[in-house]
Amino acid sequence: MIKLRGMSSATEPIGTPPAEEPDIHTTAGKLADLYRRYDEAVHAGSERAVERQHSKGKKTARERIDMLLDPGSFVELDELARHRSTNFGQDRNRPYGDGVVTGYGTVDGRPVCVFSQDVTVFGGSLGEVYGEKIVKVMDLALKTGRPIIGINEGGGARIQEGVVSLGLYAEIFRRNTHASGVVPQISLIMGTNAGGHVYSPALTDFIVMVDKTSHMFITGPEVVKTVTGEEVTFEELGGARTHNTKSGNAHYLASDEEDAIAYVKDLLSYLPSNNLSDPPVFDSTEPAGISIAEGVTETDLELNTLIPDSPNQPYDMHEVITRVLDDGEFLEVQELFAPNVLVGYGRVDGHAVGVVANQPTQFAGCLDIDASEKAARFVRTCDAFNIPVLTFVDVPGFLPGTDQEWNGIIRHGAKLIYAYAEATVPLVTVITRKAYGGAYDVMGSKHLGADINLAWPTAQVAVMGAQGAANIVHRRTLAKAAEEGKDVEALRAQLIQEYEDALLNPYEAAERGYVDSVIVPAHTRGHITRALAMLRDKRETLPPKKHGNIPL
Ligand SMILES: CCCC(=O)SCCNC(=O)CCNC(=O)[C@H](O)C(C)(C)COP(=O)(O)OP(=O)(O)OC[C@H]1O[C@@H](n2cnc3c(N)ncnc32)[C@H](O)[C@@H]1OP(=O)(O)O
Repeated sequence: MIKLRGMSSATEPIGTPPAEEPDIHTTAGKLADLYRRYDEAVHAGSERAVERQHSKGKKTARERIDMLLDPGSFVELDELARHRSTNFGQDRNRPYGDGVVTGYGTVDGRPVCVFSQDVTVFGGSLGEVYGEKIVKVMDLALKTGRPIIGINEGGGARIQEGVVSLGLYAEIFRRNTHASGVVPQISLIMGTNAGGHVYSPALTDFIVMVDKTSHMFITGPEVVKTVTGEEVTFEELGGARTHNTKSGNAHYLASDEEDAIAYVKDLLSYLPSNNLSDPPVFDSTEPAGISIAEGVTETDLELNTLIPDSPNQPYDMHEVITRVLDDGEFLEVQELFAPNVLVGYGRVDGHAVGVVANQPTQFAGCLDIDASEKAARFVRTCDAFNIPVLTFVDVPGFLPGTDQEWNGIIRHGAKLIYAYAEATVPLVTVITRKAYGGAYDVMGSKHLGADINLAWPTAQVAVMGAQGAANIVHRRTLAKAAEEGKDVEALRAQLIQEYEDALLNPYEAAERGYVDSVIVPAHTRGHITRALAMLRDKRETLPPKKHGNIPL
């Protein structure tokens, strides 16, 4: 049986091209000619180039589309498009598709648009027609409200096509920007990407890279050596690990291409198709008709003993997060970057939520520049796509020091304030332990607009910790005691204890309604489930304006 083109996989040619040259003047000949063209388009890269790709543990552009989309759902666009360039004898080599495969299909039954760059054709470099194809599929995604997934591999602007390539890149960047916050944009970085191939992904919501086989840089190691004299490998300069741990450009480090695709599919399951729709809802996990206390499970009860008696002893915030999310499933985003703050997606009672949490095991949970940017960006992504934000707080403050100050912690920390203050999605915050100083304000406080704020009895909502506070407030008393030869350390310990007893608790905040309730830790899941259900129809708008001016 002959398949209809556009209703199959990306790798399968349609029908068999004729063995002999068809008579183009007959209907059968015209059809045979079409099959031949399809076949050429599917095999645009040479066999040698495809083998080279496979030998490096990488898939081809079409194989990647097949891995991503539901079987049989891919519909290709512009597969017979060809470049028009005549520079450097290019008119003698005009492969169909021009080095990029574009189209639409479904992931888990939900429509998406996709493009996949083919490094076996002109090194995946972007020329005029290639750029036009991406622009067209992006416009389609924007018009129809579908996520756009870009699979990237190539050497940037096609050198032979000059300024036309640069122009098309800018057209793509403009569309990335216009689509931002309208449809989810996800970039898979497969193989080496240079020049313009990295700016477009940088404008998208998520970047997924593959360990050892994917790279991103503005200019490769050779140019770096020429300009700066630095000797650096591909991997060190722009490998997946570098971008996941150092630069923070990437959001997931995949072990291989299959893992990268699986992560993207997971990610899509938490996201709506566009800003006017809601994320998919899964089956409810909450038994109806019982109270919070009646619904407590064995794992919930473990939260009652999680917080150590010593305020300086860490605990893993994942223990809290996974006990609250459905089936304990937490899809972490940027797991390897700024690990002092955790961000990621999960579900509560079948509905998607974004989680932001301080991590006491890293820098005692302090906020620094990287953590502030990571969390701010995540809150804004959730807000753009109607995903409620659930915040867990255990933060002793912002990380002090010249490194942080000189690199702009004031400006970067302000991004997180901005993100929470402008968010209009439901915001639920739970303070498990420390909520000190400015960091209390920043981490989803009531004052910035959170809807429901809960605290555990172990919460310490105060300007600072006991040691620092006692030393400042009682400086004179301590100095006098020293002059008088008294036991200063015993006095200090007493003053610290007094401060702790008076202010290091959740009740000062509860008296003022800054926290809505002080709850039993084991009841956290029940409270969050009810709060989010209550907030499901929340509607809030900000004053009309062209756009805000987030401190960048
Ligand atoms: C706003 C846009 C701004 C820009 O994009 S300007 C930046 C322009 N691009 C660049 O500077 C990157 C140039 N390319 C490279 O440095 C390297 O090819 C790259 C990406 C590190 C990959 O290295 P390798 O994996 O060793 O591959 P390779 O060098 O052997 O290249 C494979 C085939 O692809 C071709 N190619 C790579 N980049 C190209 C380009 N930009 N325009 C036209 N052709 C390009 C290259 O000539 C080679 O072709 P062939 O197989 O020898 O026929």
